[in-house]
Amino acid sequence: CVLKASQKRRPLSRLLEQLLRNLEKRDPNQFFAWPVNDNFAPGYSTIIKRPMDFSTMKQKIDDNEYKSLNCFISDFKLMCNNAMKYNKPGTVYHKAAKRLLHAGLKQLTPQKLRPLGDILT
Ligand SMILES: CC(=O)c1cc(-c2ccccn2)c2ncccn12
Repeated sequence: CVLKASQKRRPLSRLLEQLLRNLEKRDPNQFFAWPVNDNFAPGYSTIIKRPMDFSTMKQKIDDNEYKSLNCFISDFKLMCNNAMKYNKPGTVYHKAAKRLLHAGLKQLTPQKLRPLGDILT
């Protein structure tokens, strides 16, 4: 039988796409949807050496660049920590990043992920 395109994807890719969709729901304002633009954020590219955003993470999934769940989680943390580094505490972006990081990591605990079985081993 011919598998649908989605079923052809590697199991890890399909899992990461699902996790990414759930993380994106925690960013309703889409502050983290696209790379931060220096025009909106003066000096961003000199302060933040390794930018990261959800669209880049999606592309990395599609390019099979994530070899493990931990690499995916590291990029998620990097994205949030960049925002907490560049934006001063109290700003809308700093607060959004802190909330996103905590909400996201709760979704990525072993207890939440265990049901997904040996895909992660
Ligand atoms: C995530 C982040 O640091 C961010 C996103 C944005 C952003 C996100 C969407 C549209 C416009 N700007 C932003 N603007 C100024 C300073 C920081 N930011």
